[in-house]
Amino acid sequence: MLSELLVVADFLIKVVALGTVPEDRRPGSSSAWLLLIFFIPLVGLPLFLLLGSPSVRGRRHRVQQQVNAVIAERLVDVPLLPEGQVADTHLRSVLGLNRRLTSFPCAAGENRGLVAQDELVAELVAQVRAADSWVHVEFYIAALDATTEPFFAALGDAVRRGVRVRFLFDHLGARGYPGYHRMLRRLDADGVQWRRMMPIDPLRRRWRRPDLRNHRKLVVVDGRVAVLGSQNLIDPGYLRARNTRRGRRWVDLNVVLTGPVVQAVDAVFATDWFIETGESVVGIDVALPALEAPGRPGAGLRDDRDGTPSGGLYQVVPSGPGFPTEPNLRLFTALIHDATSTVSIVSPYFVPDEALEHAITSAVYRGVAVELFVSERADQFMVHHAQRSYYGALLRAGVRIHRLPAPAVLHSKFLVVDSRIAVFGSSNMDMRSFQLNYEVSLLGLEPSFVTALEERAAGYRSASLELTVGEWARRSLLERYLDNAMRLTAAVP
Ligand SMILES: O=P(O)(O)OC[C@H](O)CO
Repeated sequence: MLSELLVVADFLIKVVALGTVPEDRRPGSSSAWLLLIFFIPLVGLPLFLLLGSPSVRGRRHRVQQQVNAVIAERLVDVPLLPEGQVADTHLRSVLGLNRRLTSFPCAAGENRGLVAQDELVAELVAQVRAADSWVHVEFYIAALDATTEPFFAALGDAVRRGVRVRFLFDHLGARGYPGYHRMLRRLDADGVQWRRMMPIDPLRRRWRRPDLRNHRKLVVVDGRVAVLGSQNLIDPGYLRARNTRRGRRWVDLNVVLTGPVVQAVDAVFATDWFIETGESVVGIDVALPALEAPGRPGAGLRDDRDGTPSGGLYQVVPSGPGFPTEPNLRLFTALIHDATSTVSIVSPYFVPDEALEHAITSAVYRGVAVELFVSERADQFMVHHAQRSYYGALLRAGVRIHRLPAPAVLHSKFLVVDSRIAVFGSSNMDMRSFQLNYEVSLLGLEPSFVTALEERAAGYRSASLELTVGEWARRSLLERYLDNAMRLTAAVP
């Protein structure tokens, strides 16, 4: 009797799964979930119930929608471009895309320089020492270690001279690293206001899909200067003995910005602070007026000044589970489709969806020179193999793949198109960054910013080894098997 019941239950689960799992889900993702549920239902079904939804629900969803609505309403009359700026039709359509999906306008700003992994802490210390009123810090991974100690010391000093310091870090992102509790005690002792982002605490009914994470990395001081990029607040070896043994160090890149765009970066922090604390939308009220002015009432998205923009122009593009339209993925895809001469992609984790892969290969077929920079060996086994499974198709199309030799781990994340538009920030080009991670991307049109990124790409190129079709064809059967198998896991979100 029991076995008959199990057979009926198994049949019903599969029939129901077949007609429900694919709803609003990519076919690849649906197939991966259905395979898991059909072949190992005892594992697949609970996993699907736990991890099946890439969106946030409940309070987080409501608050994000409210904040999005506040920003949209407050900025409705702000023109697509700041006063005195113009853009061609293609560029306007991309800026409009970002604006419609995130409500964030294009703002003036100045690139004050790129900062690599070994320079970040000193840069942050200098900015915090200059703070008058407040410092906002937000990192996916934050750790108190010998490298980051001076930054924590500067935060403590700032609090003691009356500066208000707010500090956000991702709960699961940070808690696995040595010294986690020591960091919390230090923040408390120094009077820093801190919160975990996306906390998981079943005993306090804080529970959701555990791999939805806040992956942003940014610091804003007094609304005057913002620093954002790819780097976590941790030693470039990530405090792992195995990394030290192998000499593994992460290669990162961050940008220092001033001007009105800083307010947009702060609005991202303010949203996250509000979502985590329920405290009034501190920075949004502070930030929005600076973005609102100077505006032309009624301009909004109906802005059609034609030409080539001059000077510093930036647009902050938040994305993540609170933005189900995947603004970062659409931005990457749109820019690559519009490319006419060159595309440089730097992404430590590169697992594109079908649309992005087609945009990249179509660009090559249109005659665009496309290059991809990755690590020879990514630090995460599954992503390492999943991303390799795309290399064959990319190489056959004519994409040039440059691999930074191990033990370096290339962790910078940016895209440069036609030497005139860049996207820079925390977002990888993988399904996690498109669907599961809160990210902040910065579209930059300032010539000095774009050129500086191209120079960094040139540095990576000269330090990398280019992968050839012949070399790729000679990889072992085991590697090929692992690459193909791990490609399936990438489809799961
Ligand atoms: O997720 P990311 O891009 O911040 O990188 C994390 C590190 O690679 C540690 O695994």
